[in-house]
Amino acid sequence: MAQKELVPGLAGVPAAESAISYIDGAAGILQYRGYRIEELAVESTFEETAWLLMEGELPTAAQLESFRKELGQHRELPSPLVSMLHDMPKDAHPMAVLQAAVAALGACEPRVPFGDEAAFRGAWLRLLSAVPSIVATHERFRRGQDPISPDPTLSTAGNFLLQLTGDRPSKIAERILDCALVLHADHTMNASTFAARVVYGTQADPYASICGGVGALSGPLHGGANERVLASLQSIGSVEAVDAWAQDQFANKGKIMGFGHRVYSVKDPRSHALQSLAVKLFDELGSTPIYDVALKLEQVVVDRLGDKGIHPNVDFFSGIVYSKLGIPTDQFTPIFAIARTAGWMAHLHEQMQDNKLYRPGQVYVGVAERPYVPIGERG
Ligand SMILES: CC(=O)SCCNC(=O)CCNC(=O)[C@H](O)C(C)(C)COP(=O)(O)OP(=O)(O)OC[C@H]1O[C@@H](n2cnc3c(N)ncnc32)[C@H](O)[C@@H]1OP(=O)(O)O
Ligand SMILES: O=C([O-])CC(=O)C(=O)O
Repeated sequence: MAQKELVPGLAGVPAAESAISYIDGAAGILQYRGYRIEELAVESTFEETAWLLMEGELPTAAQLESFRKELGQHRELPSPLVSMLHDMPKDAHPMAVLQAAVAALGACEPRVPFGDEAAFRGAWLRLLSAVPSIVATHERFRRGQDPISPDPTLSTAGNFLLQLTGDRPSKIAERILDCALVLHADHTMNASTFAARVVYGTQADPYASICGGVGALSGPLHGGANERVLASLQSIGSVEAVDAWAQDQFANKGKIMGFGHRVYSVKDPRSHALQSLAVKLFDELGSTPIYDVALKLEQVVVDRLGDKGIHPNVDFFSGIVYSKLGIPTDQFTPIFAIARTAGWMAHLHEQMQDNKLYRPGQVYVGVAERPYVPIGERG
């Protein structure tokens, strides 16, 4: 096959037709199935959004009710997986644990033959319900605490907070986390979604494919940026220190976590929404000094790099919201994965409908053909 022009990082190259979400990066618009993200964040719930992403339409009241019930019934983890979570090293990163745990979940579940709609639906329910239980159960074990049984009557967000802390969450905490899950649920052909689709395109099962998504999401250039944003804000420490810290980054061409995006050239609409959630939490619980550091950093970075299209992305304010909810920093990316499981699974389903193995080309830059040199004749 003739070599074509290389597009580094496949930037802007369409990899599939998709009807799930839509971005206008210059206008700062994100839609799921035609609905604006700002409207979904206010009006919808994570369960309703997960249904919308998979089914293409908002559920009726009866559909939503039975979907919520089904999700509630799939939260208990199989005992080999619970043992594995218990035995993980206490200092393991939760994303590494999550990736291993999703593979282990797949090993405990019935096989999901490619193209089997009923089996795929079972995996969809299982993953949406079990991923939050995995994250919470691992957190309990690493703190030396017993896991908390799930409550099938609670929402995904409410039950996650219950399983994490042992306490029924306040209405505001549950609602804020629910909104954050809606905001993170899908985002067109991002790196982790593409990774999951590539794995699924080989007709691997959904659990293996979601493992691929979790691995890709963990990196600092993608979902892993959210915990690094908080680390940066904490290391800056005060509003007065922002300018010098940022100038140092600019001088050394450092990547400032939580800024920049492959598709948006303006502030990410989810960043606006997460910032509003943070402010709502501060109204209830009091503000956080690092929020002022974040505001100042946004101003300094946008003053300097805004003309290049560098603005806050989804990862910039999410950590401030999660830390106000009492969630440990290294659990921020796993929470992203809880939400993105909805989008990944919708994309796998779309991939199933019209599967074509992903197998891109390359531009070969190695040596030309040459004869083998026996070991005794090598210099
Ligand atoms: C959920 C998500 O995945 S959202 C993204 C989360 N990731 C981050 O927040 C990490 C920081 N951001 C980045 O690394 C990048 O902006 C990315 C990876 C998200 C997008 O990158 P790309 O579209 O590939 O742009 P690329 O990295 O080539 O940068 C283009 C230019 O902008 C600069 N730039 C991009 N992002 C940043 C940043 N966060 N801080 C400083 N400069 C930046 C680059 O240095 C480069 O400058 P140059 O042209 O002078 O060399
Ligand atoms: O779309 C991207 O490249 C990254 C992103 O913001 C996401 O996956 O939410």
